[in-house]
Amino acid sequence: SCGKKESEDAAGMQAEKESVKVLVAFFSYGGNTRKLAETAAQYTGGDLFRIETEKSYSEDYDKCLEETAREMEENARPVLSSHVENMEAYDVVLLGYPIWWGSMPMAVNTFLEEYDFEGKIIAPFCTHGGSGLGSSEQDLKKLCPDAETFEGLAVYGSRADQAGEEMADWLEGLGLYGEDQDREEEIQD
Ligand SMILES: Cc1cc2nc3c(=O)[nH]c(=O)nc-3n(C[C@H](O)[C@H](O)[C@H](O)COP(=O)(O)O)c2cc1C
Repeated sequence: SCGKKESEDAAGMQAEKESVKVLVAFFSYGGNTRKLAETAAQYTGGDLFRIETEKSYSEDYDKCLEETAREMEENARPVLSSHVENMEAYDVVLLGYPIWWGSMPMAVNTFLEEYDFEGKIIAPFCTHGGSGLGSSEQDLKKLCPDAETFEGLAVYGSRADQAGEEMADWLEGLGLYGEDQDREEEIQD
């Protein structure tokens, strides 16, 4: 499936306005999703925003698993220490996160509940260790029923810094990969 209808909507939005304002909002624990988010920002010229929590998760992987398993059980909403000042200015939010326990980290839920996404397009992308997007797309739609969502992009965490072509294809589907960009030159795999 290619998400044609959605891409037409995004392209239509682009035609209507002078330029589509893009926010690349991401959460990353180990850095994989951060790399992919930086690629997305580079290709779209969008603003990069890191979703950060007041608490820090343990650097010890097993402890981090324990902490986050508890958050999932409790359906927690970790308090965020970073905030988008001007969310109303953006048309499209490219939302990046690692898959944790089959979906997005609870901090991303906190982020999604903080803003009004009505009339905006949210396009999710994730890095993962085998689950793909898991249930995160459905969970996103439940949390943001007023937003228009676009088919997500899933990249193996270990390939996060070699995923330029996948990212470019996905952005092209959204109508956000600039025609002036020369893919042969830009994409280094
Ligand atoms: C707490 C935790 C839970 C995870 N749960 C899953 C999972 O359910 N499915 C999966 O494919 N990968 C899972 N992973 C692996 C991460 O999704 C993967 O390593 C990702 O690329 C990490 O991104 P980051 O470096 O931006 O944090 C988990 C990792 C952590 C730390």
